[in-house]
Amino acid sequence: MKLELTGISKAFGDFYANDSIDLLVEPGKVHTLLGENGAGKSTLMNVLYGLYEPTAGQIRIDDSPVQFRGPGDAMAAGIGMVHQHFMLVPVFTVAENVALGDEHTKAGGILDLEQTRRRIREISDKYGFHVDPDAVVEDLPVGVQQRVEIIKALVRKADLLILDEPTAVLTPKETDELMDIIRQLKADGTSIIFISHKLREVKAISDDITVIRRGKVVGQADPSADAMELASLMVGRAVDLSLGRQHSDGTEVALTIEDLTVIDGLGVPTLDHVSLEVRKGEILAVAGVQGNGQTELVEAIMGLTERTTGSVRLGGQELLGRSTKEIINSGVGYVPEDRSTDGVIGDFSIADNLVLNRYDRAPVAKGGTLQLPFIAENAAAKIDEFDIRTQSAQHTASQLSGGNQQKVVLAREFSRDLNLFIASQPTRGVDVGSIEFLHRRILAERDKDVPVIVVSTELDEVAELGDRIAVLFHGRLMGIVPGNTSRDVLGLMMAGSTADEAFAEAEAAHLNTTEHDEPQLPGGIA
Ligand SMILES: Nc1ncnc2c1ncn2[C@@H]1O[C@H](COP(=O)(O)OP(=O)(O)OP(=O)(O)O)[C@@H](O)[C@H]1O
Repeated sequence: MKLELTGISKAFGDFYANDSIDLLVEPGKVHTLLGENGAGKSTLMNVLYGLYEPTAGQIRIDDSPVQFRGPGDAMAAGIGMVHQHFMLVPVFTVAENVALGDEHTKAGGILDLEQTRRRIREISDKYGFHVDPDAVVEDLPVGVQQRVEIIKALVRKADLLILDEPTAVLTPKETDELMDIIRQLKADGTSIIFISHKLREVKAISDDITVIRRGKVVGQADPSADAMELASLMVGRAVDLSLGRQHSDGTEVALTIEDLTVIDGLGVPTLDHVSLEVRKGEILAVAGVQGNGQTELVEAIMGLTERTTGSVRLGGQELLGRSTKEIINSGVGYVPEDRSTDGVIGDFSIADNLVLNRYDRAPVAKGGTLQLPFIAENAAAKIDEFDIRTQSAQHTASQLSGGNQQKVVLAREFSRDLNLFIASQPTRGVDVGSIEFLHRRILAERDKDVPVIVVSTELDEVAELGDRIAVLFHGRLMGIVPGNTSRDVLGLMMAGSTADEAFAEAEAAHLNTTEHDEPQLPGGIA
């Protein structure tokens, strides 16, 4: 499919999220949209997918003008979209999900699941998807759920696929597999619009790159351009990609975790007798492939897990058994993994979201009354400091772009004195300019002597921030190693070797055991 957008504008009130955008996607090419948080990428894709009516402009497919009144029209024209948050019904099977809403699979008004199963098998075999049509979606790993979304589009004969930050939730292995899938789709003539903040992937997979800033196209970039160049094109200024920081040994022990164990509903330990310490003024980075106990570790500390045993002592006080609210009130800042469900309340204003962690205390409330002037002043200051892209503090959090929601969470959590700061995937979906800023903020917290735990699936982030690095595998702690430990050693530990074994294996294979001192690019953008 040849897709041409000319002069596309989309206004919300008097704010233009897209301002006269031109875009040409050639058949069988991967066209990447690059732009900072809030630049207008998702808005443009929602226009293309018929979810928003454009304020102005034209869409042409194979040189003919088209108008979409809804996603049904876009799909009928051959456009498929894989959203950041999957649109699947978790308790349905793959075949049921794929058949839903697809007119072709109806026979006499009844869903023809047999035909759908056959189509899924054909597509799955063709692209090596390894998707079982009868598997229940909620039992599938994220990467496989994403393939179900791609199958859904292909069954509907999409020949242009929109992939909006498809790798944000994938493991490195799943990301590699997705890259292979994209290459195969492309070889088959499918056009792809790809959105990602990870410049490494963008460089590897793109044929063309269009850069958008504040709703406008600011230029085309060459995929062979170096990451620094792409980063500065995107944010409109030079990005200083290295923190140039010193590692810290911390001071006294602040957090002591002993034998922490979480048992899931099936009686299986998802966190298995983990013991560790975090000192004041150090960042403990927790590395591991997603699903190896990192979420449980953090949620157990925050009082969010059931069937939890062991001990979590902060400054000598036991946290286990206390409510999450009590834990937050004891000075723990928390950035949850899933910002849209656990980090912000979508229907609340940005201003209210910025005080959620202290809504019942001075200065936010006095004598049971919310102090509206304070809430407004606080919002103005945080929006400025964290460069949260919005037209008004009274807009709801759900009106913000994904990366800007994440900035709201961090701004809120940094707005009081902390005894412990815990962040899960703090820069997921965040653009490089903001990663630079957020990493500096986390480091500044450490330098105020706060103990910090950062959980990240991005090895670049772990290496960038960690004074020490803990690696979890199948819920067990494989060891804690110094912050300059090489990715080779970390990779071995993430696959189940203990620290000693990993160092020995790396040495025997003549691999590096420590990183060189060259600056690392944050957030996997090397
Ligand atoms: N429904 C809406 N009402 C008002 N403003 C909106 C609405 N949807 C998006 N916006 C604004 O439009 C701008 C563009 O948002 P969009 O989600 O397109 O950005 P993005 O480039 O996809 O960002 P990210 O990389 O963070 O996902 C943002 O400033 C956002 O706040």
